[in-house]
Amino acid sequence: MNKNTVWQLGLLLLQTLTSNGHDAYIVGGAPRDWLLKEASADLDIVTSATMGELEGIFPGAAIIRTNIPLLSMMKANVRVEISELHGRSLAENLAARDFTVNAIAINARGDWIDPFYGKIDIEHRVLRLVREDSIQSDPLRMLRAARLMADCQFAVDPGVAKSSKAERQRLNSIAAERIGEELNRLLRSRDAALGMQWLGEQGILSILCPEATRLHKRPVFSALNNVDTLAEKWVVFFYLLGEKNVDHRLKKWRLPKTMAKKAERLFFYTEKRMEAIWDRRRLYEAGETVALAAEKTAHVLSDSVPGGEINVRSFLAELPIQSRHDLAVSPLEISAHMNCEPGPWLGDMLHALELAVVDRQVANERKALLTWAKECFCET
Ligand SMILES: Nc1ccn([C@@H]2O[C@H](COP(=O)(O)OP(=O)(O)OP(=O)(O)O)[C@@H](O)[C@H]2O)c(=O)n1
Repeated sequence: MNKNTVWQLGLLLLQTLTSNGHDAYIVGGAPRDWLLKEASADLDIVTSATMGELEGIFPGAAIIRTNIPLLSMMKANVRVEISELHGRSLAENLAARDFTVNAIAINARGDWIDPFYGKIDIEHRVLRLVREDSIQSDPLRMLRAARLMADCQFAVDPGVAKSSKAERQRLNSIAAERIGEELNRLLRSRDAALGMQWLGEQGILSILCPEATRLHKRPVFSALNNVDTLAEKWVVFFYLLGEKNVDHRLKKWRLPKTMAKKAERLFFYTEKRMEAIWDRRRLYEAGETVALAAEKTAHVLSDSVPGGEINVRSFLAELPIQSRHDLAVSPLEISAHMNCEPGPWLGDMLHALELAVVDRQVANERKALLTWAKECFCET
């Protein structure tokens, strides 16, 4: 989103609120991003208005009642979230935030309110805590620090590192879902390797993934920046940390199901690829997309695995079939030939047929397949 659009929209919303008699300020990431000359995807506003009053001013917007109620709406493709000051002053609100660069506000006249000198810290690209106990009051902020480093090239002030290191055990006490979401954001960021390396150096990763304590040396995360998709990044992350129980971790951190499934599958094939080159059956079961991704992640993770995209493609092209649809018989033909109603057995039979064709035990020809299926059916 164009940064001027976000800005104009923000000021317009502040004017709407002030013309209704309420104090209102843009806070959070948008002022920081403006100073960094970056576009913001969302806009956070705090106001003296109550949720009831906001509903009257912005009819149709949704009120989200989490621990802090929020009015949420999309305006010009920008996610706008408005929360109440709850009788607190703006200064109190800003003092409760994480880093000085995130504790800057703008009022309806466009004046900057910057009690913690966040603008100077933005100029110097340094992350500094608003208060000494900022991390203690919300340990997730140590992961946010890593993400801001990775996304905006901030260096961290020694206070952030000291406090993160000292408070790292507290990560065990926060909702696993929040950790998953923040790690996901970090992996998506511009320089995920930098942020992850910092977390490793503070001893934070071994709290998140206890398997990492068994590693002989600290992992080097540069491989994270050499893969593309989020699932690939998760695979590299888990592999470097020696985490085997990927499925359990992804579930625990409540990562989006589709992405988690992709990462789990890719992890399986990457591990297999690290152990040995593809065989026909494994390649077929992985399918083109996963096989190519696993080839890439395995190569990125180990110099001893040559990047063999071309080999994978030609090996795939040599397979007698690429999917179940390529079998020269249909499921109905098989069940008619067996004289048996379709049922779960048919799925198993099709799978057995696919593998037999891939392993070249039987030719992909209608008659041969039906004969093979019948023999197999009679045996079981
Ligand atoms: N654990 C947290 C989470 C958020 N915040 C405050 O809430 C703001 C909004 O948080 P979020 O929506 O997560 O946005 P940012 O992390 O700032 O980043 P972006 O705007 O790029 O999403 C932050 O800027 C910060 O002031 C905080 O102090 N502590």
